[in-house]
Amino acid sequence: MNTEKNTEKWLSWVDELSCNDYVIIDDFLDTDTYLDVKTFFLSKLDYFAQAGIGALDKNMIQTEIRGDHTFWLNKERDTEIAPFWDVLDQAMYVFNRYCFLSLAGYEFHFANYPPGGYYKKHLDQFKNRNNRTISFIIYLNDNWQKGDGGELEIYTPDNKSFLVEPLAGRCVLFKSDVVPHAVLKSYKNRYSLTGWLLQKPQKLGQFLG
Ligand SMILES: O=C(O)CCC(=O)C(=O)O
Ligand SMILES: [Fe+2]
Repeated sequence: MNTEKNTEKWLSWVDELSCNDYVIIDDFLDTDTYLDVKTFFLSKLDYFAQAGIGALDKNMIQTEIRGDHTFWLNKERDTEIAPFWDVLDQAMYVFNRYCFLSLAGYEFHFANYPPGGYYKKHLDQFKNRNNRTISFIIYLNDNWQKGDGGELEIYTPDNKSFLVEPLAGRCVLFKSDVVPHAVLKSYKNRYSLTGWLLQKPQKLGQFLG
């Protein structure tokens, strides 16, 4: 990995994220890393579980709010996607070094929205648990086409919104506390790798939803 070149790229993405509260990056992963992630995703599809909402005791399954199935990842266990964890470690380094954030870790899951699945407008920070700082999504839909649905709708501060197509290799980063967003109804299986860069305390996500 050419670290210096990657740091430069990260700095420009971070710049855009600070100005707009979000940044969209196409072809975020190199081809080999994307394939590792996608292959691992497909190998785990049988183990996905219905996702919940909220934190701690409020972690209830409410399919009228979100209809995705998730599989929580673990850096130590899931070495099949080691190059992806390396990318994340570099992101953490840049955020902490240049943005004066004190990120302590991250939590990631695979998600599948089956046909009919969606996620209503929400913020990623929970009321009683506010350590999610940067939301981080990578889409894994190799043949996504208009009409397949499942676009990410991002709301701007003036309460307008725009749609982001969940195209393979596209990455979306946004500030977890200020960017309301929704997933429109998907008409096909919609695959993603979704996570959050965290301030302390970390690694509670798999218990919390
Ligand atoms: O997959 C997406 O585009 C967004 C998912 C999301 O909002 C979430 O999991 O909190
Ligand atoms: Fe979200």
